[in-house]
Amino acid sequence: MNAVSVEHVTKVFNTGRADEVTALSDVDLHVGQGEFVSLIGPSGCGKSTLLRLIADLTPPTTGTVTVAGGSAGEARRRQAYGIAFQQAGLFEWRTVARNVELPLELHGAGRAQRRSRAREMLDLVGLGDFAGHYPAQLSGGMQQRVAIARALAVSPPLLLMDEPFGALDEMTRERLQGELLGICAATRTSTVFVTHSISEAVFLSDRVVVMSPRPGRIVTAVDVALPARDEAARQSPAFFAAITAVRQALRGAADGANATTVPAAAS
Ligand SMILES: Nc1ncnc2c1ncn2[C@@H]1O[C@H](COP(=O)(O)OP(=O)(O)OP(=O)(O)O)[C@@H](O)[C@H]1O
Repeated sequence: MNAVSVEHVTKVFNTGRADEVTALSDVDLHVGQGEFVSLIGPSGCGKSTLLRLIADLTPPTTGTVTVAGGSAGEARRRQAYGIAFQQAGLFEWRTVARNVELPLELHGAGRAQRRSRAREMLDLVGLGDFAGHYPAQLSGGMQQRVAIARALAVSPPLLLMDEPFGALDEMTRERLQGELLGICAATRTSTVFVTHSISEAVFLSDRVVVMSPRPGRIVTAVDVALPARDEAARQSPAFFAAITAVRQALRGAADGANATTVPAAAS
């Protein structure tokens, strides 16, 4: 059973109005259990929309979205996934720790368990000393790390992440990339990850899915086979080869020539 199956999905906003926008056109995406898939493509090509469809935050116009064998709505109600989006989306009136505890509360975890898990997750993202602070007292990047801690708190089988590291400095970003991979590998979490960074997509992913300019279509998928995901991997020939493949696919998509020159991967 796939973690995510998106089949023949089209998404049109503002149907029938002057400002009608076709954000996605006939998109198919399958994410296997434990697979890490990145979505990459030009601004406005529908990456966030695709993630929001999987999260059941917006319905498809046509086509179907299946998450863990059920509908996207069922998965949302069961909290079968964790989300970390571009905007941290923290509750301003809750402390950092109580923000991280929120999904645990919704899962019915007891107070002591919530506290220790929140502490563990905040240590992981380097914010152990800020548990009692309020979001407004943190920088944008720190708020984003709280959102990541919150997304990971219940060890969800599926993670949906929309540029979660975009606001972070390069060193923090690389450290959290490593942490995220470690968590995903240890827990066999499946991940759909949106990024604008080719190198980030390649370092993190089993597969990088390249989308065309709007209306977003999946142009191709580049399989990334790195021997390991460590610092040495960032210097390896396989890493640079995958970066080149993704870059060429993006260029081809932008030129509108890609659909015929780069075959779409089967998945
Ligand atoms: N709620 C909405 N109502 C109307 N149009 C929308 C809505 N959400 C997204 N769109 C449009 O759908 C298209 C795709 O937007 P989306 O945010 O998914 O792109 P993206 O690839 O994530 O962009 P970026 O890389 O800039 O974040 C854009 O043209 C956008 O204006």
